[in-house]
Amino acid sequence: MAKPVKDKETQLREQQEAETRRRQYRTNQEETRKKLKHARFEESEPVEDTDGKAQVHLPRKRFYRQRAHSNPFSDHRLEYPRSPEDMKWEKLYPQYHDKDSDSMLSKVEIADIGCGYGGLLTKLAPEYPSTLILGMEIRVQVTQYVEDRIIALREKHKDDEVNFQNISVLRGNAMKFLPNFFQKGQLSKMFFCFPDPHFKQRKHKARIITNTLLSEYAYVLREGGVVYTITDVEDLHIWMAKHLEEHPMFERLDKAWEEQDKCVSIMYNATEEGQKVTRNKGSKWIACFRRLPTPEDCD
Ligand SMILES: C[S@@+](CC[C@H](N)C(=O)[O-])C[C@H]1O[C@@H](n2cnc3c(N)ncnc32)[C@H](O)[C@@H]1O
Repeated sequence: MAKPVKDKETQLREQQEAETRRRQYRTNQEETRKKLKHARFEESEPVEDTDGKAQVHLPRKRFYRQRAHSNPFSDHRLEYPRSPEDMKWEKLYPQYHDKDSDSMLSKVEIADIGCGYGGLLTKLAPEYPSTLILGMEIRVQVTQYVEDRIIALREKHKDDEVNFQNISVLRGNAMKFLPNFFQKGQLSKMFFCFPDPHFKQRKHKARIITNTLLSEYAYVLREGGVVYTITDVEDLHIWMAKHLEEHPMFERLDKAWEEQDKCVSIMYNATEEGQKVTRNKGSKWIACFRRLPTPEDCD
């Protein structure tokens, strides 16, 4: 039977109701986030329901809708530290903070640039249980979704061996402030999974792999560190591989290396964008590059 056609007024009312529900959901989540953030520092009891049961739900993606693209050249009023030493990492990884010495027990070593909804972070967490892993994401609501997802996972698995304390996310523009967050040679792996393709020629400068940015990535990566790239857009794959191949600080890793590396298979399957490509039976192109030693006269 054909669906009855809704008049404009009904459509408008339904849209407004949906928006009100989304806003209400986000307000509730914001409240929970505030309480749980506090709980993380105090290590106190989880937020409780009226019946006394812990109330931690995995967030629902449909309530965090945002435009697909964000202009990396806009002023997003982002907060960023003056230098990596000024960064309050204990807020992101409270369990890795030593209160007596007021210092972090570990530093971030793996970065997922443009982490989207955080699928890769959650899959890397158990594979590298004692390594700090950070997702950087430019879109506000997407970052909040990942934050809520991690808070919920930490609560849910707080007594488990894998407790998700080693993953976190921050809102940031990786094209602008990376050296404010990471020291020289701090990272061992950087992931660029399904980055925005910026198809038009005049938009290519907004791509996350450019010659200038690669020099910054080489700065924060240690010698022997790896840049992982994956995309479903062949033209972007060719662009990324070409720029990395032409850069003096990177050398391409061959297919045999890709086949034995566990992160390659994780990134192939774990990210939300990658899963969408699989569902649509699309192709995925991978290119991985090792960070070469810095020539002595450049040190
Ligand atoms: C197509 S999505 C892929 C997300 C995720 N990596 C995945 O595979 O599911 C690209 C993501 O990169 C983010 N992004 C784009 N430019 C960025 C930048 N300069 N800094 C941080 N994140 C950025 C976008 O907001 C978006 O969430």
